[in-house]
Amino acid sequence: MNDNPMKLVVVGAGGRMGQTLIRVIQETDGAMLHAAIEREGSPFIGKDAGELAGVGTIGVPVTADPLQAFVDAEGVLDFTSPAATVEFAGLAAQARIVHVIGTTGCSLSDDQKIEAASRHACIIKSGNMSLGVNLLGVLVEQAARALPAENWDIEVLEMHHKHKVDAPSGTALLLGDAAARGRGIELQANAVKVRDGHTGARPAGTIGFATLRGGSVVGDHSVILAGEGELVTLSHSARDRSIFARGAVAAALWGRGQKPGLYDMLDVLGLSH
Ligand SMILES: NC(=O)C1=CN([C@@H]2O[C@H](COP(=O)(O)OP(=O)(O)OC[C@H]3O[C@@H](n4cnc5c(N)ncnc54)[C@H](OP(=O)(O)O)[C@@H]3O)[C@@H](O)[C@H]2O)C=CC1
Ligand SMILES: O=C(O)C1=N[C@H](C(=O)O)C[C@H](O)C1
Repeated sequence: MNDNPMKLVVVGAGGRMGQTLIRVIQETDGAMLHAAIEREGSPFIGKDAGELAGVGTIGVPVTADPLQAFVDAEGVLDFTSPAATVEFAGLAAQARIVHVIGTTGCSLSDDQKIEAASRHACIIKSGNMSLGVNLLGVLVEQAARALPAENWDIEVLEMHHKHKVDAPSGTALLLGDAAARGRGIELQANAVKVRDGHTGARPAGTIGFATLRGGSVVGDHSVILAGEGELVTLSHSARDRSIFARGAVAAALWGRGQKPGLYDMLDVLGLSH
């Protein structure tokens, strides 16, 4: 048991989630901001991380040197891009520190590299770090198990702000995966992510995805189970990015005592399947 506050590095410190993470770390007993990282050439380099996040001066300047930052740190919170996350996974593994990954849109090859890094350090990766969405995933799995695939079609609908660059969202895929698990099938082989033109009738047993983008929506997700003459809809609406940041900080604190390996938020929250 370590009573000292956990020393955390925020990478992508100037981003929407980076700034939220800095604010949440400042509010969390048992966690402290050790370093804040942005890419080389970023206009945020040299700025105080607290000022950047709107919580006043905290004496931690933003730098572009993750290697140096990781040396004395205990964990890294990473909501950046797939390429950056793969690089940070290698560095965090070398430093043997906890790596919390919220980045979405990773390819199969990115995920294989992240899994390789998890042989040396504890990695917690999830398409959504909030308690509400992870509970929703458990409910979706139960509903998909209970409702027969011959008569019940599953569609995952999501909406996010206009700046989001990946689709379907990491959360939509997490929920699709939960539905597939409930049905005892592989999501990859049964997902329909695009429909356009004369598509033909809906193949039974598939899991469909629909993506909306616009405005400043933080993240809305619905899983619709459509039967003959009735619909069951399970939904989550994120109103504030701090729900993801609080989950990420909780994951880092949980990871402090764990063996190397690849974990998700269900492990952190004790909702594991
Ligand atoms: N799992 C979850 O619960 C959640 C996941 N996300 C995911 O987190 C990711 C980030 O989202 P968001 O904060 O909205 O995006 P932003 O674009 O606002 O932030 C990303 C930040 O990372 C920086 N960055 C990119 N590459 C590097 C690098 N090599 N070194 C240092 N910094 C880097 C970017 O800098 P620059 O602008 O210069 O490229 C930017 O400041 C997305 O994948 C999103 O889907 C978001 C919310 C919740
Ligand atoms: O990019 C975002 O903003 C979000 N990304 C995550 C996702 O892809 O699901 C989580 C959240 O919905 C916000």
